[in-house]
Amino acid sequence: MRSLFEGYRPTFKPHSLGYEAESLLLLTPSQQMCYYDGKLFGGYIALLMDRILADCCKHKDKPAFTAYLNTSFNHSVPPSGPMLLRAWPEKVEGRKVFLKGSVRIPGKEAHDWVDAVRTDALFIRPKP
Ligand SMILES: CCCCCCCCCCCCCCCC(=O)SCCNC(=O)CCNC(=O)[C@H](O)C(C)(C)COP(=O)(O)OP(=O)(O)OC[C@H]1O[C@@H](n2cnc3c(N)ncnc32)[C@H](O)[C@@H]1OP(=O)(O)O
Repeated sequence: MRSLFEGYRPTFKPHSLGYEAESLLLLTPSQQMCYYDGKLFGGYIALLMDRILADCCKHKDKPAFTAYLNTSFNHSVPPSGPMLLRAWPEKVEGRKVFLKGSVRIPGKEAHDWVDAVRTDALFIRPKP
């Protein structure tokens, strides 16, 4: 299981609603899971997103459960290139934390990044 998250080292920055998280990832060959050549398996991307969203939620706070994780795959993610995972809170209502996340990949121009995947998620903190 640990190998699925090899290289995943999130950093956290304060955000008005908590913390935002970011992790730049270069997958090892065993993490480069593809069903179609050149396109990283979407289920694995969703796993990585769930992880960074959960970490974003629980940083210096109580952990929370994923209630939904709506993921849009706008562009395929090349398995051997760098990917930037991001997560940040959008709205907090009591125990409910609404978050957004994205996977950015290098664009056509140098230093240009594009959102390949976008996620809307709801995490719910346990009842006190
Ligand atoms: C391949 C190998 C892998 C190995 C392994 C990897 C491990 C390394 C990965 C690490 C990754 C970490 C990720 C951790 C995060 C999980 O993975 S958690 C596990 C997955 N999630 C679950 O199992 C959750 C299942 N659902 C539940 O338990 C319950 O529905 C919940 C989410 C706890 C909510 O229950 P509750 O606390 O009783 O809340 P409830 O009073 O029903 O609702 C509270 C409010 O939320 C709203 N709400 C509840 N659910 C929803 C929903 N789905 N949609 C919209 N609103 C909702 C309600 O309407 C209510 O709103 P208000 O009326 O207050 O406005």
